[in-house]
Amino acid sequence: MSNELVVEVDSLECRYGDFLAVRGVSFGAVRGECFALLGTNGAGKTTTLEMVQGFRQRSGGSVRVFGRDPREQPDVVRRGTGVVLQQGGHFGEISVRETVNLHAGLSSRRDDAARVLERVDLAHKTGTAVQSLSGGERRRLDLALAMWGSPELIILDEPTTGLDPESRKRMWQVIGDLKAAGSTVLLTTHYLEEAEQLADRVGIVHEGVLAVEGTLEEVLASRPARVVAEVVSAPPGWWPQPPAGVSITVGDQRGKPTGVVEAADQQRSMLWLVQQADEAGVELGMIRANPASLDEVFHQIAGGQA
Ligand SMILES: Nc1ncnc2c1ncn2[C@@H]1O[C@H](COP(=O)(O)OP(=O)(O)OP(=O)(O)O)[C@@H](O)[C@H]1O
Repeated sequence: MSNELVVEVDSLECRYGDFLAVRGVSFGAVRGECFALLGTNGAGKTTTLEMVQGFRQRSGGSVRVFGRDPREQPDVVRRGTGVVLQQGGHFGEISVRETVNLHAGLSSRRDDAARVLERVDLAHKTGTAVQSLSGGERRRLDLALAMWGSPELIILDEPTTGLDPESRKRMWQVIGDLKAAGSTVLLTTHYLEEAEQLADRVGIVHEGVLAVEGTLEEVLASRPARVVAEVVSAPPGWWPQPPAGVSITVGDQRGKPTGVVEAADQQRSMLWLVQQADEAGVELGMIRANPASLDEVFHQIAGGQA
């Protein structure tokens, strides 16, 4: 992966009438990297992707794709970009092969129809009318068109929605191969495991604001890690008073008094708890350390607790 920024988004805003749907979103994606935008319905992901493609007028901020403004040089940006929209539009009556040929005729990139259809596992459907494809097969056709000619940038708006788990995994493989071959991938998804599989960097958008952005490790480290400790023997009601930045919740798990200690720093939480127990002569049983999961980070942000 090089450090060359293929997509640069800075303080991006989009207003629909009085409603500010995207509020100062900034992120970047370098060559060969996958950046995943996550967020609840209506968070502003599609609007952001539309502004990146130059389809939608922005109300503020800047976008650069291949160093160009997609509103000022749409041809340059479109030549190097393949797109899977949330709802792909196809002519239903024509066949898969004709659809690919039509797309090939409109694209400045060159590729081989058989190779591309084989890659998305549609080689056996070339003569089938698009309207007779299943939802998942249509999604794969969308990907075939987006990957045509191995574009520098591939924008995928919920590419695997409606796919069965097996097809989704195959789609991930194709996207992973495109990345490995040097394409930059910009993705939105509601499947957190998809982001975990594919994304080098993730951003979680909530109500138009990019609440957190970074590598998966950075995003997970942005939330408190959790240390769960069971008490084997202790004076009744023993639990120490936590210092600033550390919280403790006392409960009961499998009939044993249990404390859940949360702090940004997992090591600090554990060290503090063990020291407190040691000084008080308390015997601790099982101690587990759980870093925050993407699921927890997402729900904290989506639930407005972040
Ligand atoms: N053309 C439009 N006119 C007015 N409001 C719009 C328009 N398009 C989107 N919005 C609003 O802007 C907000 C962001 O929409 P957007 O489609 O970008 O969200 P999203 O994060 O992609 O959601 P989803 O996950 O449901 O696809 C929503 O509140 C939506 O209702």
